[in-house]
Amino acid sequence: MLALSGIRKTFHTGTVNEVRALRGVDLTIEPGSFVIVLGMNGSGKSTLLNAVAGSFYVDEGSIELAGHDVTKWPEHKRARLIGRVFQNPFSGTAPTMSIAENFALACRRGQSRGLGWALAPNLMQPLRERIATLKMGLEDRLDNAIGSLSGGQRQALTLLMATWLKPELLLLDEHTAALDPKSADQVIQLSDEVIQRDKLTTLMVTHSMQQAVSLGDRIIMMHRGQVLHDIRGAEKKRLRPEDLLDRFDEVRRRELLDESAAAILNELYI
Ligand SMILES: Nc1ncnc2c1ncn2[C@@H]1O[C@H](COP(=O)(O)OP(=O)(O)OP(=O)(O)O)[C@@H](O)[C@H]1O
Repeated sequence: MLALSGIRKTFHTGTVNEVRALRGVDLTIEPGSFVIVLGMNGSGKSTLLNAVAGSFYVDEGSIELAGHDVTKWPEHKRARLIGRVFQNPFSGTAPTMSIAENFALACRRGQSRGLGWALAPNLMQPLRERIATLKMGLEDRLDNAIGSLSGGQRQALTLLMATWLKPELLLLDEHTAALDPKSADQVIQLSDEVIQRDKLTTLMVTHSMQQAVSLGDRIIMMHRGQVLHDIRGAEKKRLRPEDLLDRFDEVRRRELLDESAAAILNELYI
Protein backbone atom coordinates (compact mmCIF):
# COMPACT_ATOMS: atom_id res chain seq x y z
CA MET A 1 0.00 0.00 0.00
CA LEU A 2 1.05 3.59 -0.65
CA ALA A 3 -0.09 6.20 1.87
CA LEU A 4 0.66 9.90 1.43
CA SER A 5 -0.25 12.17 4.27
CA GLY A 6 -0.16 15.98 4.06
CA ILE A 7 2.52 16.10 1.36
CA ARG A 8 3.80 19.58 0.59
CA LYS A 9 6.58 20.71 -1.74
CA THR A 10 7.57 24.26 -2.66
CA PHE A 11 10.31 25.04 -5.16
CA HIS A 12 12.45 28.21 -4.90
CA THR A 13 10.95 29.10 -1.53
CA GLY A 14 10.96 32.78 -0.65
CA THR A 15 11.98 33.97 -4.13
CA VAL A 16 9.97 35.55 -6.96
CA ASN A 17 10.04 32.14 -8.62
CA GLU A 18 8.41 30.37 -5.69
CA VAL A 19 6.12 27.52 -6.84
CA ARG A 20 3.92 25.65 -4.39
CA ALA A 21 3.86 22.47 -6.47
CA LEU A 22 2.21 20.18 -3.86
CA ARG A 23 -0.13 21.80 -1.36
CA GLY A 24 -1.17 19.08 1.04
CA VAL A 25 -1.81 15.79 -0.74
CA ASP A 26 -3.51 12.99 1.19
CA LEU A 27 -3.82 9.80 -0.78
CA THR A 28 -4.06 6.12 0.04
CA ILE A 29 -3.62 3.56 -2.71
CA GLU A 30 -4.58 -0.03 -2.02
CA PRO A 31 -2.27 -2.87 -3.11
CA GLY A 32 -2.94 -3.86 -6.73
CA SER A 33 -4.82 -0.67 -7.56
CA PHE A 34 -4.07 0.92 -10.95
CA VAL A 35 -4.49 4.67 -10.59
CA ILE A 36 -4.54 7.13 -13.49
CA VAL A 37 -3.25 10.62 -12.64
CA LEU A 38 -4.79 13.44 -14.70
CA GLY A 39 -4.53 17.21 -14.55
CA MET A 40 -3.69 20.31 -16.55
CA ASN A 41 -0.08 21.32 -17.26
CA GLY A 42 1.68 22.34 -14.09
CA SER A 43 -0.96 20.86 -11.77
CA GLY A 44 1.64 18.78 -9.91
CA LYS A 45 1.38 15.31 -11.46
CA SER A 46 5.08 14.71 -12.08
CA THR A 47 5.99 16.38 -8.80
CA LEU A 48 3.72 13.92 -7.03
CA LEU A 49 5.47 10.96 -8.67
CA ASN A 50 8.90 12.50 -8.03
CA ALA A 51 8.01 13.01 -4.36
CA VAL A 52 7.07 9.33 -4.05
CA ALA A 53 10.20 8.18 -5.91
CA GLY A 54 12.42 10.33 -3.71
CA SER A 55 13.79 12.66 -6.40
CA PHE A 56 13.65 15.22 -3.55
CA TYR A 57 12.48 15.23 0.04
CA VAL A 58 9.05 16.70 0.72
CA ASP A 59 8.84 19.82 2.92
CA GLU A 60 6.01 18.41 5.01
CA GLY A 61 4.04 15.21 5.32
CA SER A 62 4.87 11.53 5.21
CA ILE A 63 5.13 8.78 2.63
CA GLU A 64 4.55 5.16 3.56
CA LEU A 65 5.17 2.37 1.08
CA ALA A 66 4.69 -1.36 1.65
CA GLY A 67 4.80 -0.91 5.42
CA HIS A 68 7.93 1.30 5.43
CA ASP A 69 8.02 4.97 6.28
CA VAL A 70 10.15 6.03 3.28
CA THR A 71 9.82 9.80 3.81
CA LYS A 72 13.50 10.16 4.64
CA TRP A 73 14.77 7.35 2.43
CA PRO A 74 17.07 8.49 -0.41
CA GLU A 75 15.98 7.80 -3.97
CA HIS A 76 18.31 4.81 -4.49
CA LYS A 77 16.92 3.07 -1.42
CA ARG A 78 13.32 3.62 -2.55
CA ALA A 79 14.31 2.17 -5.93
CA ARG A 80 14.29 -1.28 -4.28
CA LEU A 81 10.54 -0.95 -3.98
CA ILE A 82 9.70 1.19 -6.99
CA GLY A 83 9.83 0.60 -10.76
CA ARG A 84 9.70 3.66 -12.95
CA VAL A 85 9.26 4.56 -16.60
CA PHE A 86 9.65 8.16 -17.78
CA GLN A 87 8.33 10.00 -20.81
CA ASN A 88 11.70 10.10 -22.53
CA PRO A 89 12.67 6.70 -24.00
CA PHE A 90 16.31 7.70 -23.43
CA SER A 91 15.85 7.89 -19.66
CA GLY A 92 16.10 4.84 -17.48
CA THR A 93 18.45 2.79 -19.67
CA ALA A 94 22.18 2.92 -20.38
CA PRO A 95 22.34 3.47 -24.18
CA THR A 96 25.81 2.06 -24.83
CA MET A 97 25.15 -1.11 -22.86
CA SER A 98 23.46 -4.14 -24.40
CA ILE A 99 19.88 -5.24 -23.73
CA ALA A 100 21.17 -8.10 -21.54
CA GLU A 101 23.47 -5.77 -19.56
CA ASN A 102 20.64 -3.32 -18.98
CA PHE A 103 18.51 -6.15 -17.61
CA ALA A 104 21.41 -7.21 -15.38
CA LEU A 105 21.37 -3.69 -13.94
CA ALA A 106 17.60 -3.80 -13.50
CA CYS A 107 17.92 -7.06 -11.58
CA ARG A 108 20.22 -5.32 -9.08
CA ARG A 109 18.03 -2.28 -8.60
CA GLY A 110 18.88 -0.60 -5.31
CA GLN A 111 21.83 -2.92 -4.62
CA SER A 112 25.56 -2.28 -4.83
CA ARG A 113 27.05 -2.36 -8.30
CA GLY A 114 30.20 -4.27 -7.42
CA LEU A 115 28.86 -7.43 -9.02
CA GLY A 116 29.72 -6.84 -12.69
CA TRP A 117 27.38 -6.18 -15.59
CA ALA A 118 26.71 -9.72 -16.79
CA LEU A 119 23.29 -11.26 -16.43
CA ALA A 120 23.29 -14.48 -14.39
CA PRO A 121 23.27 -17.38 -16.93
CA ASN A 122 20.11 -18.88 -15.40
CA LEU A 123 18.23 -15.64 -16.16
CA MET A 124 19.17 -15.54 -19.86
CA GLN A 125 16.50 -18.00 -21.03
CA PRO A 126 13.61 -16.49 -19.01
CA LEU A 127 14.69 -13.07 -20.28
CA ARG A 128 14.74 -14.28 -23.90
CA GLU A 129 11.27 -15.79 -23.47
CA ARG A 130 9.86 -12.69 -21.85
CA ILE A 131 11.30 -10.41 -24.53
CA ALA A 132 9.93 -12.73 -27.24
CA THR A 133 6.40 -12.01 -25.97
CA LEU A 134 6.88 -8.41 -27.15
CA LYS A 135 6.91 -9.77 -30.73
CA MET A 136 9.47 -7.14 -31.71
CA GLY A 137 12.20 -9.62 -32.69
CA LEU A 138 14.43 -8.38 -29.87
CA GLU A 139 15.02 -11.79 -28.27
CA ASP A 140 17.77 -12.45 -30.85
CA ARG A 141 19.38 -9.05 -30.27
CA LEU A 142 20.25 -9.29 -26.57
CA ASP A 143 23.83 -8.28 -27.34
CA ASN A 144 22.79 -5.11 -29.22
CA ALA A 145 23.31 -1.73 -27.59
CA ILE A 146 19.97 -0.49 -26.30
CA GLY A 147 20.72 2.92 -27.84
CA SER A 148 20.37 1.39 -31.32
CA LEU A 149 16.68 0.57 -30.80
CA SER A 150 13.63 2.66 -31.69
CA GLY A 151 11.83 4.70 -29.02
CA GLY A 152 8.95 2.21 -28.89
CA GLN A 153 11.29 -0.77 -28.53
CA ARG A 154 13.20 1.01 -25.77
CA GLN A 155 10.06 1.94 -23.84
CA ALA A 156 8.75 -1.64 -24.10
CA LEU A 157 12.08 -2.93 -22.73
CA THR A 158 12.23 -0.23 -20.05
CA LEU A 159 8.79 -1.30 -18.90
CA LEU A 160 9.87 -4.94 -18.72
CA MET A 161 12.95 -3.90 -16.74
CA ALA A 162 10.97 -1.71 -14.35
CA THR A 163 8.58 -4.58 -13.64
CA TRP A 164 11.00 -7.51 -13.80
CA LEU A 165 11.36 -7.65 -9.99
CA LYS A 166 7.62 -7.07 -9.42
CA PRO A 167 8.01 -3.74 -7.61
CA GLU A 168 5.74 -2.72 -4.74
CA LEU A 169 4.88 0.34 -6.80
CA LEU A 170 5.10 1.13 -10.51
CA LEU A 171 5.33 4.80 -11.58
CA LEU A 172 4.58 5.61 -15.22
CA ASP A 173 5.01 9.29 -16.09
CA GLU A 174 3.52 9.93 -19.55
CA HIS A 175 5.60 6.99 -20.68
CA THR A 176 4.06 6.82 -24.17
CA ALA A 177 3.76 10.56 -24.86
CA ALA A 178 6.95 10.71 -26.94
CA LEU A 179 6.10 7.67 -29.10
CA ASP A 180 4.35 7.43 -32.47
CA PRO A 181 0.67 6.36 -32.13
CA LYS A 182 1.27 2.70 -33.07
CA SER A 183 4.18 2.26 -30.65
CA ALA A 184 2.25 4.14 -27.96
CA ASP A 185 -0.68 1.71 -28.33
CA GLN A 186 1.69 -1.28 -28.13
CA VAL A 187 3.40 0.01 -24.99
CA ILE A 188 0.05 0.89 -23.35
CA GLN A 189 -1.28 -2.60 -24.07
CA LEU A 190 1.91 -4.15 -22.70
CA SER A 191 1.70 -1.97 -19.58
CA ASP A 192 -1.89 -3.02 -18.94
CA GLU A 193 -1.03 -6.72 -19.41
CA VAL A 194 1.92 -6.60 -17.02
CA ILE A 195 0.03 -4.57 -14.41
CA GLN A 196 -2.97 -6.93 -14.51
CA ARG A 197 -0.86 -10.10 -14.56
CA ASP A 198 1.35 -9.14 -11.62
CA LYS A 199 -1.34 -7.08 -9.85
CA LEU A 200 1.07 -4.16 -9.62
CA THR A 201 0.12 -1.12 -7.59
CA THR A 202 0.49 1.59 -10.21
CA LEU A 203 0.36 5.37 -10.62
CA MET A 204 0.22 6.38 -14.28
CA VAL A 205 0.28 10.00 -15.46
CA THR A 206 -1.38 10.65 -18.81
CA HIS A 207 -3.04 13.44 -20.77
CA SER A 208 -5.14 10.95 -22.75
CA MET A 209 -8.83 10.90 -21.77
CA GLN A 210 -9.21 7.67 -23.73
CA GLN A 211 -6.50 5.95 -21.68
CA ALA A 212 -7.96 7.38 -18.49
CA VAL A 213 -11.39 5.86 -19.07
CA SER A 214 -10.25 2.54 -20.54
CA LEU A 215 -7.40 1.74 -18.10
CA GLY A 216 -7.11 1.38 -14.36
CA ASP A 217 -9.64 1.25 -11.54
CA ARG A 218 -9.30 4.80 -10.22
CA ILE A 219 -8.61 8.31 -11.51
CA ILE A 220 -7.23 11.17 -9.48
CA MET A 221 -7.34 14.63 -11.00
CA MET A 222 -4.74 17.08 -9.73
CA HIS A 223 -5.28 20.82 -9.65
CA ARG A 224 -2.84 23.36 -8.21
CA GLY A 225 -0.93 20.77 -6.23
CA GLN A 226 -3.96 19.09 -4.70
CA VAL A 227 -6.22 16.17 -5.53
CA LEU A 228 -9.38 17.79 -6.88
CA HIS A 229 -11.31 14.66 -7.96
CA ASP A 230 -10.98 11.04 -6.92
CA ILE A 231 -13.07 8.76 -9.12
CA ARG A 232 -13.33 5.02 -8.54
CA GLY A 233 -15.60 1.98 -8.34
CA ALA A 234 -18.82 2.08 -10.37
CA GLU A 235 -18.33 5.78 -11.16
CA LYS A 236 -14.97 5.03 -12.79
CA LYS A 237 -16.41 2.09 -14.74
CA ARG A 238 -19.16 4.13 -16.36
CA LEU A 239 -17.03 7.22 -16.96
CA ARG A 240 -16.79 8.49 -20.56
CA PRO A 241 -14.15 10.81 -22.04
CA GLU A 242 -16.84 13.56 -22.28
CA ASP A 243 -17.38 13.36 -18.50
CA LEU A 244 -13.68 13.99 -17.97
CA LEU A 245 -13.70 16.89 -20.41
CA ASP A 246 -16.53 18.42 -18.34
CA ARG A 247 -14.32 18.18 -15.26
CA PHE A 248 -11.45 19.85 -17.11
CA ASP A 249 -13.82 22.63 -18.22
CA GLU A 250 -14.76 23.12 -14.58
CA VAL A 251 -11.05 23.42 -13.69
CA ARG A 252 -10.54 25.99 -16.47
CA ARG A 253 -13.51 28.02 -15.22
CA ARG A 254 -12.01 27.98 -11.72
CA GLU A 255 -8.69 29.21 -13.14
CA LEU A 256 -10.43 32.05 -14.99
CA LEU A 257 -12.34 33.01 -11.84
CA ASP A 258 -9.11 32.96 -9.81
CA GLU A 259 -7.40 35.11 -12.43
CA SER A 260 -10.22 37.67 -12.55
CA ALA A 261 -10.38 37.76 -8.74
CA ALA A 262 -6.62 38.42 -8.67
CA ALA A 263 -6.98 41.15 -11.32
CA ILE A 264 -9.77 42.85 -9.33
CA LEU A 265 -7.67 42.73 -6.16
CA ASN A 266 -4.72 44.21 -8.05
CA GLU A 267 -6.90 47.07 -9.30
CA LEU A 268 -8.17 47.72 -5.79
CA TYR A 269 -4.71 47.91 -4.24
CA ILE A 270 -2.83 49.78 -6.94
N1 LIG B 1 12.52 20.87 -9.98
C1 LIG B 1 11.68 21.91 -10.08
N2 LIG B 1 12.12 23.15 -9.83
C2 LIG B 1 11.29 24.21 -9.90
N3 LIG B 1 9.99 24.12 -10.22
C3 LIG B 1 9.48 22.90 -10.48
C4 LIG B 1 10.30 21.75 -10.42
N4 LIG B 1 9.53 20.66 -10.73
C5 LIG B 1 8.30 21.15 -10.97
N5 LIG B 1 8.26 22.47 -10.81
C6 LIG B 1 7.08 23.34 -10.96
O1 LIG B 1 6.03 22.77 -10.19
C7 LIG B 1 4.79 22.92 -10.87
C8 LIG B 1 4.17 21.55 -11.09
O2 LIG B 1 4.96 20.89 -12.08
P1 LIG B 1 4.71 19.39 -12.54
O3 LIG B 1 5.82 19.04 -13.48
O4 LIG B 1 4.51 18.53 -11.38
O5 LIG B 1 3.33 19.53 -13.33
P2 LIG B 1 2.59 18.47 -14.24
O6 LIG B 1 1.19 18.41 -13.75
O7 LIG B 1 3.35 17.19 -14.28
O8 LIG B 1 2.62 19.22 -15.64
P3 LIG B 1 2.77 18.66 -17.14
O9 LIG B 1 1.47 18.04 -17.49
O10 LIG B 1 3.03 19.92 -17.92
O11 LIG B 1 3.93 17.72 -17.19
C9 LIG B 1 5.08 23.66 -12.17
O12 LIG B 1 4.83 25.03 -11.96
C10 LIG B 1 6.55 23.39 -12.38
O13 LIG B 1 7.16 24.44 -13.13
